Amino acid sequence: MPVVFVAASKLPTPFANFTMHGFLDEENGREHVVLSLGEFVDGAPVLGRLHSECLTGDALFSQRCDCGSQLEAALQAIAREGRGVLLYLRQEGRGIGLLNKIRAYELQDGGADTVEANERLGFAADQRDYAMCLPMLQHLGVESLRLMTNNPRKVKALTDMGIVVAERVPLHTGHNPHNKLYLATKASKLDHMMGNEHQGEVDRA
Ligand SMILES: Nc1nc2c(ncn2[C@@H]2O[C@H](COP(=O)(O)OP(=O)(O)OP(=O)(O)O)[C@@H](O)[C@H]2O)c(=O)[nH]1
Ligand SMILES: [Zn+2]
Repeated sequence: MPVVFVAASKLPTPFANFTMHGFLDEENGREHVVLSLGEFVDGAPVLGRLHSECLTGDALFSQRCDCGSQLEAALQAIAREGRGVLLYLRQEGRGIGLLNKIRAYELQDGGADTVEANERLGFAADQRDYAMCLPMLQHLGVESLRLMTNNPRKVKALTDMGIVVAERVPLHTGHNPHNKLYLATKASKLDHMMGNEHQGEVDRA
């Protein structure tokens, strides 16, 4: 897949001074970003996260989901470790785009859950694919990850493309009264591991 590296720059944040690497998927024009910290040449598993774009949660403080809190917790964890990668993937709304996500939210306001809303709009429950991650990780020299996620599909996608997932680190944070049903549906219908299967260092509950 033609995902090409375009440019890299410094990205100072409140958590750490990251390096930002920009990539272009020439097939669909999507622009993806990696924030990296530290060196990976020793080949040891790298603390990492595949974060799917959520404009509402990541930038607009939405409490309908847990994305903003997960983004912050992942960057903090990488900063604490002094080494890691966060892939910020431009597949908003589990791949249906921002405007369709707002359509789905409208249906959820009327009583549908997150999966039913997608299906009523003619989409699969989760339309994401993670193929763009391989060229991005290869560019950075990352072959093995300690992956911060509750989503088994991300572990499988990486493993299937030959990236070693040495450990899954749960990322339980950002729970609030507004996203209770959303999180419960992820667990019951999308196989997310929301319990205490493993007490990782990013667990907040
Ligand atoms: N279609 C749709 N997308 C949503 C909804 N709520 C959040 N999203 C999108 O879902 C994506 C995040 O996926 P999640 O299923 O919350 O979590 P995940 O990234 O798969 O799993 P973790 O790694 O554990 O966070 C982002 O792209 C959000 O924009 C919703 O109700 N409908
Ligand atoms: Zn979100």
